[in-house]
Amino acid sequence: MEVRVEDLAIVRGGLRVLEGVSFRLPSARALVLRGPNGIGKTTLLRTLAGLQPADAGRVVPGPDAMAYASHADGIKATLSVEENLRFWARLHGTASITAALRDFNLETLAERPAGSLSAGQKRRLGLARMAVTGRAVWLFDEPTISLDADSVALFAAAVGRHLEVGGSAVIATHIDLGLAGADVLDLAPYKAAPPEHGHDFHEAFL
Ligand SMILES: Nc1ncnc2c1ncn2[C@@H]1O[C@H](COP(=O)(O)OP(=O)(O)OP(=O)(O)O)[C@@H](O)[C@H]1O
Repeated sequence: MEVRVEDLAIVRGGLRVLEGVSFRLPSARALVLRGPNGIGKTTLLRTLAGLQPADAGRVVPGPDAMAYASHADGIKATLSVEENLRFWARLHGTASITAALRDFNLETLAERPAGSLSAGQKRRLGLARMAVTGRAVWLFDEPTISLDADSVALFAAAVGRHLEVGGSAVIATHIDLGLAGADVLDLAPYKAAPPEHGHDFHEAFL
């Protein structure tokens, strides 16, 4: 399934942050989002995921094809690792959590309450969630934060397998994940022009 983003403009905190963003992401490909802090990587991912409307332009397919792993891991602390994955699997109508447990090295932690996991283990669980969604397009916001080198490799391998079966991924990251053939989109050129009356706020407080 190809993702098409056409002339997208996005808003955060009432201000346009990016405009004129267009790209095509064919199936079996990954796209790495780059750009300085605050350029709008998170905001773009949230818009692709359907968590906030676009200010202009369009995204095809819609959010039902997307699974989003945000900064927050979305973990239920009182449930075990396995129960968390089963919960998400049921929510998305998928049957098995076996591959997700294995791929993210969670098998020995399956019975542990998720709230007792280390930061990196929690992150692995948050990422494993993507593998039980059955969604074609995976969206990741800084997925490697808290991960050690082995876990980064696990993550890259899991994304690689998803691409092999025709999935795709959009990943905001500052590090090189070693994903073969990933495209890179630098968002800096799409920074929205400042509003014409951008000084009003400041003046109001003088
Ligand atoms: N809740 C909010 N209210 C107002 N402005 C916000 C809010 N969240 C983010 N912003 C602003 O929107 C802009 C885009 O933020 P965003 O988080 O999308 O950037 P980013 O590229 O993901 O940054 P980073 O690399 O630091 O994670 C920034 O200028 C940020 O300060």
